[in-house]
Amino acid sequence: MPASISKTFPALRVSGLSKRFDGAAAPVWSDVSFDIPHGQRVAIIGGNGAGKSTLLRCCMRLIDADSGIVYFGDQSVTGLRGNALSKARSRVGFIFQKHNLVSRLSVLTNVLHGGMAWARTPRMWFQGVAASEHRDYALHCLDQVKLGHLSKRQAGELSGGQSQRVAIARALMQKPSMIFADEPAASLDPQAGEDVMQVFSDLARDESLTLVFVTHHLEHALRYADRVLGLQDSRLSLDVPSNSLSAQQLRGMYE
Ligand SMILES: Nc1ncnc2c1ncn2[C@@H]1O[C@H](COP(=O)(O)OP(=O)(O)OP(=O)(O)O)[C@@H](O)[C@H]1O
Repeated sequence: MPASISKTFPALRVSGLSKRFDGAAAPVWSDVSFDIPHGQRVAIIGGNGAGKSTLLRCCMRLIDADSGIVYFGDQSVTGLRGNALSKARSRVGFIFQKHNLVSRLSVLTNVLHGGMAWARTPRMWFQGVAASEHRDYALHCLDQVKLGHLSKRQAGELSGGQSQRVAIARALMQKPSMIFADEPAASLDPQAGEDVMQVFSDLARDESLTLVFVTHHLEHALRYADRVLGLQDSRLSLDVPSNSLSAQQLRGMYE
C-alpha cells in the first residue's frame, strides 16, 4: 500500500507556479501559491478559461508548469519522472468529469481496478482481483459511496451519478490521502451532482481526506468546501474560507 503523505507538512503546497501554453500571448496564470492542510476541502472557481483545470492538472503533474514547485506533504513532485512520479501519485486519487469505467465489467471489478496499480502482469492482476481481502476492501469502498448493493451490476447499466460514485470508490481503493476532482458534477443532473458532492464531503469528514475540486457550481463551492480559491486575470485573486465569501466577492470573480 502507498505510504501516506506526511502530516507535519501541508497535504499540498503550491509555490510560485506559473504556466503559459506554447504560442499563447499571455500566461494562463502566474505566481500561484497556496498551502492546503490535511483534511481541508478546497474549491477552485473562476470564469471560463481562467485556468482552473490547468492548475489542477499541474498539481497532479499531468502537465508541467513552467516554473514553481508542487509538494505532496514534504515531497516535491516537480521534476519527478517514471516510477518516482507514479509512486508519489499513488497517494492521490483523481476524479474527472468523465468517469471512464469499463462498461462491460461489473461494478466490483471496476472498483478492484483502482487497487491494481502494483499488478505488473495479467497473472498478478487476476490473483489480485480474486484475493478475498481485496474484494472485501472494494466492497467497503462501494459502501462508502453508498453503492454496495450494486456491486454485481454491469457498470454500463449505471446512471451517470452512480458511475461517478463508482469512480470515487475506485479511487478509494488506493487508500489516498488526497483527492483531486476536475468538475466531478459537471455532466450530472442537479440531484446526482449533489449526491456526488455529498459523498466527497462525507469522505473528507470521515476519512480526513484532503479534497481539491474544480467547479462551475458556486453553490457546491459554498456548501461543500471549507475554502475557496479563485482564478481571475491570470492570477490567484481569491483565497477565503467559504463561509466568509461575500456576494460581492463572488460577483467580482465573474466580471
Ligand atoms: N493543452 C492546451 N494547449 C493550449 N492551450 C490550452 C491547453 N489547455 C488549456 N489551454 C488554454 O488555457 C486556458 C485555461 O484553460 P483551462 O481549461 O485551464 O480553464 P478553465 O478555467 O478550467 O476553463 P473552463 O471553465 O472553461 O473549463 C484557456 O485559454 C485554454 O484555451
